[in-house]
Amino acid sequence: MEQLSLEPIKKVSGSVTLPGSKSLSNRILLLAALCDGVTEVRNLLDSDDIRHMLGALSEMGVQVQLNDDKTIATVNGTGGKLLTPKEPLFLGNAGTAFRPLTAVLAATQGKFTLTGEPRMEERPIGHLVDALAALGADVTYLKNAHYPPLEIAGKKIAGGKVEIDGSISSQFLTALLMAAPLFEGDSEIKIIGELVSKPYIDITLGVMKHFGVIVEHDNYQVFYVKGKQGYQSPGSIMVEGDASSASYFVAAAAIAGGEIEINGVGLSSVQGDIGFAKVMEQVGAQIDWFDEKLVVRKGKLKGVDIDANAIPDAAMTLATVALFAEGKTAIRNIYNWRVKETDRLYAMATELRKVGAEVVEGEDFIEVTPPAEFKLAEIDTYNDHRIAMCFSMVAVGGKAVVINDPGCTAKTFPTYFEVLASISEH
Ligand SMILES: O=C(O)C1=C[C@@H](OP(=O)(O)O)[C@@H](O)[C@H](O)C1
Ligand SMILES: C=C(OP(=O)(O)O)C(=O)O
Repeated sequence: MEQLSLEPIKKVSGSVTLPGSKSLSNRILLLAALCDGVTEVRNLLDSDDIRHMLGALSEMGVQVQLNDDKTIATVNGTGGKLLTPKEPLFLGNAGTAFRPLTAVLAATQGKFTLTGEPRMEERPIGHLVDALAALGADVTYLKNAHYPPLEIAGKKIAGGKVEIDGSISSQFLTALLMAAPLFEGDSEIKIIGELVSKPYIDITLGVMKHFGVIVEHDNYQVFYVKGKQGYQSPGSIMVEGDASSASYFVAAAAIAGGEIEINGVGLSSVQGDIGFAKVMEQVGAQIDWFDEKLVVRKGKLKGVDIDANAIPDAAMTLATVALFAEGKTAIRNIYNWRVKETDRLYAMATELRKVGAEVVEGEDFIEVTPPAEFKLAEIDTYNDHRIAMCFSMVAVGGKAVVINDPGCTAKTFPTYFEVLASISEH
């Protein structure tokens, strides 16, 4: 196994330009493939999750040209006509590929098998499949009920009234919303259970709007989508920087200072994870806000007690910021950390304890009190990009740390450790 030894960092300063947002990249690629006409996608993320979406689209006959550094894609829309792939579609551990493709392919003529990495087979999809089945879709579990892999016999879906459970993942609603314009008739989608990760629904509605589809809703409880609407190409579309990836640099500047300029997200961001910067202001970071840029400086950091349901990905970064904040930090209402790349509540608690922190792992929360004394630790990363990136904060805080399997950042941020090195002074 590869290991990365990070030496204590004294100061971080300079400027970083964020890679494109994962959530936006995969939504945009899918709708660009479904619409009529050609779409140029700029600042596309080049990472494993996006490669899986691109690979699947290509297997289904969608023509996509990428520029040399794979950040500009020219997508030839198919008007919704996809080919039956010769091989199963392998989607790695990319929730933003697996869930939306499940719903869209259920409403597309053809036969499709969707598979992924072993962990994907442990990530639930039952709430989405239940809703699709209630609409008459033909989706079969190939191994365990409620989990991938899936076989889909795509067919015409009439639409109508349907309920979907929103309490485990917002990606199920996102998937259904993106598929609904392809149905024969209008849909009325009612949420049951408390909808989690709500800001991701705004990302979905925003991208659908760019592609010509307006969704009405009653306070995120009932969504109304007209059927038989083709998506329309916006011609050209720019992917804003990844707000979850921004969290590591916001945190690094807040912990270590100098000053970091983070380009690609700011006041105008459509991503909920920009809210992490607001949380960091509460923690004590000094932040100047611009439309598409943040400038962050060190502050005196103190623990906070927050409900992080709206920012599940960026909130992981707070768990390692907590190592350098005064007092206890509590991150609440994050049950679904347990069903992501790994059981993130267990994994974060285990690895934080290795560096000496005092941790309470609740069913849906984590409390972190900084170490009385830091211990040199080898951090296991559980094939979870965010654990690898979060624990680089230990070095940012001036303590050496070893990151096991640092290459797992390839899921969303292949160059993360190089970018961190470029702003670090030892
Ligand atoms: O829709 C999206 O782009 C995402 C939604 C969130 O998942 P959940 O809705 O499962 O919390 C988030 O954790 C994931 O990284 C991306
Ligand atoms: C939960 C994540 O990914 P996915 O899109 O696979 O759900 C993540 O990136 O933190």
